Amino acid sequence: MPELPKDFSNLLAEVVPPAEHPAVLSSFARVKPVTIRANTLKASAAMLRAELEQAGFTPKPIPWYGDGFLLPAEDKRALTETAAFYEGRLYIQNLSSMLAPLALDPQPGETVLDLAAAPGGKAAQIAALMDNRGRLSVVEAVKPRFFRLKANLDQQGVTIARAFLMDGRLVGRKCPQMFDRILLDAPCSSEARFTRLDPDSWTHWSPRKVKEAARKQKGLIAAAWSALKPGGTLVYCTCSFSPEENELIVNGLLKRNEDARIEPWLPDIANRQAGLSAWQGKDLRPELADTLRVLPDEVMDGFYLAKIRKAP
Ligand SMILES: C[S@@+](CC[C@H](N)C(=O)[O-])C[C@H]1O[C@@H](n2cnc3c(N)ncnc32)[C@H](O)[C@@H]1O
Repeated sequence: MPELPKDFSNLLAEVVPPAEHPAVLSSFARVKPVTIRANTLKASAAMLRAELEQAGFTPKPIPWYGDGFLLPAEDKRALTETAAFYEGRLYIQNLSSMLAPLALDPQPGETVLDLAAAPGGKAAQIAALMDNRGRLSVVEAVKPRFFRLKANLDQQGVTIARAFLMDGRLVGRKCPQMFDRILLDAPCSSEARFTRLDPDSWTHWSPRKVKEAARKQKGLIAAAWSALKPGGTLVYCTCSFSPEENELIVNGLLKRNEDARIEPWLPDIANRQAGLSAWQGKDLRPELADTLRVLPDEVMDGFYLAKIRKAP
């Protein structure tokens, strides 16, 4: 099996605690089970479970999230051929990705923004958590992905979304202090998607790409902060391991904005790690330890998440 890129292995050795390192490394060589989310805009979790069992599947509930289920990897294709899939009652989504809308905790009636939204798994989950009540703006900068986002939201029965094809970095100026909650699931170097089963998964990666991603993330998080109402909540997340794309981006936001406060958010999962509060000999803000790193395991992908509140 091909080895992970050397620079990436070195990065993992620096950010993952030694005790977890072997398990994290082995996660990159695994076929992971398929995980799905019941789309409660169309069916309750109990209804979806019964429908899938009737069709011969054995969905296993996820202990920390009532709408999530796990099935064997070999069921993936058959799942995509079910009526539940075609009619939008289930959405195939990694468990790590389901965490971000849960951390955002959007409420029915609120005004919410998803600033980098395609293909729309998290936006659809946000709409479901809002019970299709309130306002959800979704922004995507890449045209084909924008159309896929719109099609996915339609298929999932989302009726509260307005979609904008634009660069999210312009949103702060266009909509100052407009949103109660903002999700920034930032475009990133996607290191969590690496798998040794498919070396193509890292062909576009390099330390230079990490720097480029970080530059864009800095612009996006500044725009998100301007667009957030006082008292509002921002969730920043990536599927990367590099601190340059994670803690350093949030550290910069905290330094530039005295009204930004980290809000600890601890999901009930075993594979979580505190965010880093120092990197390569440089101290970062200590409260970054209250942000969340999800270590990849036999089911979940690696993930980083920070929940940040704007002072009222
Ligand atoms: C990590 S993906 C989002 C995944 C999505 N939240 C989901 O759960 O389905 C990041 C998205 O940001 C988009 N993007 C890249 N640059 C952008 C920009 N300047 N403004 C808005 N979106 C951007 C990418 O095309 C990509 O679709």
